[in-house]
Amino acid sequence: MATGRTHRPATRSRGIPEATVARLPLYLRALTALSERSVPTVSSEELAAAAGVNSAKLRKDFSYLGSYGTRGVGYDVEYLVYQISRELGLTQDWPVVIVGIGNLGAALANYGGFASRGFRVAALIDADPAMAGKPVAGIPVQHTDELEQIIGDNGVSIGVIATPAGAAQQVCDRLVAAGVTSILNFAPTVLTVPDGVDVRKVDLSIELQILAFHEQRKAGEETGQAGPEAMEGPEDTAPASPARPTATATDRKGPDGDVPAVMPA
Ligand SMILES: NC(=O)c1ccc[n+]([C@@H]2O[C@H](COP(=O)([O-])OP(=O)(O)OC[C@H]3O[C@@H](n4cnc5c(N)ncnc54)[C@H](O)[C@@H]3O)[C@@H](O)[C@H]2O)c1
Repeated sequence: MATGRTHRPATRSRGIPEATVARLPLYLRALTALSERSVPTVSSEELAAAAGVNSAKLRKDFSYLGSYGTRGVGYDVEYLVYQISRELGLTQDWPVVIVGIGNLGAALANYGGFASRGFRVAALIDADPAMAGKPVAGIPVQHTDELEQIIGDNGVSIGVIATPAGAAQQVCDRLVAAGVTSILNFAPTVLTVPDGVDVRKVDLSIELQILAFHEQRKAGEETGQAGPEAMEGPEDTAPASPARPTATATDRKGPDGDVPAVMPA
């Protein structure tokens, strides 16, 4: 399971269930697309379809925001964008550091979607002295010796780890000691963090493995052959059969499911 760890209560954040929090970025993405097309209002059904969420669940989610829409008119797109952005803390600038500027770190640094969502890449950090000073995405890479200084100077609370797995815990420990309280971990390892530090883990290979599982099942259905779970005992089936593949990429799965994969599309 591609879960990271969070030491925060996993059910509610300021009265909003974590499963709702995890769906807010989906609504925001759909609403932003509507806003870009200057669509003024949207019905719960339309928005739910665009976000890939059940419309009753959407209405319930929005009720936590105090947003009920207007009967016959729907929801005001701009206002909902503002409300959700505010709820997610996106109305303020979040400086992030990326540690490990190899293939993945460089790709993340070059990804324009962070900045457009309020996440400014404040620094790129790597342990390789040969990389120090080299620009990636227009930002000079800094050596890990400077990590604590960089975190302090930039008031960074969010760190992205894209180092090899073997280095990730040590990088995590340094980030946390320097004041980082949220970590997005791409390294294929489980990180241990103290209370008050949130870790989200992204593992695309686990997503692929889950898709492979479903492909295998589909192939079995087409040929009329039993899937692996039917061939083996119920206790020793291979992957834990996930009803929703994307829900496994998060450590914040709430009781009512529909939690998105961590990576923004
Ligand atoms: N989550 C995913 O879906 C996904 C996808 C691809 C790769 N990965 C993982 O991301 C990580 C990076 O992959 P990559 O292909 O970019 O590897 P890479 O070898 O190209 O880059 C790793 C970088 O980390 C740096 N590094 C090593 N130790 C460090 C330390 N202690 N502090 C700071 N920097 C350090 C290296 O100098 C190098 O530049 C790996 O753990 C890989 O398994 C995850």
